[in-house]
Amino acid sequence: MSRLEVDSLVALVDGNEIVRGVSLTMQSGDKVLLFGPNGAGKTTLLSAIAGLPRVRVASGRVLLDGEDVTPFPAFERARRGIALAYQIPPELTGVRVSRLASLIAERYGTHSLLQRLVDMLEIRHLVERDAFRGFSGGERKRVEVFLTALMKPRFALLDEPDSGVDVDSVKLIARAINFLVQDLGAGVVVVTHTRLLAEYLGGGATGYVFNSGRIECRGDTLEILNRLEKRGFDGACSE
Ligand SMILES: Nc1ncnc2c1ncn2[C@@H]1O[C@H](COP(=O)(O)OP(=O)(O)OP(=O)(O)O)[C@@H](O)[C@H]1O
Repeated sequence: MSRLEVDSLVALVDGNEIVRGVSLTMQSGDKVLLFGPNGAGKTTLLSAIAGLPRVRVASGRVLLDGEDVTPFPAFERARRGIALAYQIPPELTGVRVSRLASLIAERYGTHSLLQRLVDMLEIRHLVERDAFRGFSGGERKRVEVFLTALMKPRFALLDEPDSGVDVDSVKLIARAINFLVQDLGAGVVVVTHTRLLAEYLGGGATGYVFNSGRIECRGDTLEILNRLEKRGFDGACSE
């Protein structure tokens, strides 16, 4: 059983305080859904947890199984099991998806998962293409979730894996996320703006409302979504 603790995290981008004191704790098998308005700082929070260099942690810590990983760069955190799937993955000309997948499978010892994930996400037709080059929005997301799952992370941070994705593909992505949690024992943090993915991810997920750099409340995901849809973000946390 692994544990990820975010302790009073304050994070800056270009000197601007975007994440303003966030604490959350989760374990293997936990599903956390993060809801928040555009510009709230969700991507910045995930980037700070993953250790991306564009975000500077001003105070607070990220602990993985009790070890303070805040001083470690992103690749070191990834090696230890914190994987981030980008909101908009970069195009890699000349690098095929299959090549990236082999490198990841080699490093993380996950060759046995490769074909299963390709089938699960229905991306057979994409693996011999340059990674993300000319991919549609939905194809991008499926391949990004594929590469993230192939790292067999202890904690996967998924930034809007359903954005711009058609309903059938949301189902495939949800299936892969549920596989990550149930079969691989990962904890997942999923940023989303929509109900469909939350429903496919099923019960047992905890919803967080994140606004202006802070967690405002948490609770049963579907109850939070009901309040959000009725009252918007300003009323989502009042009873
Ligand atoms: N270099 C920068 N200088 C100033 N502000 C920045 C900089 N980079 C990002 N921001 C701001 O930080 C805020 C948080 O951005 P972030 O991408 O984390 O939000 P988000 O909650 O993920 O939004 P969305 O739902 O639209 O993806 C935004 O208001 C953004 O404009």
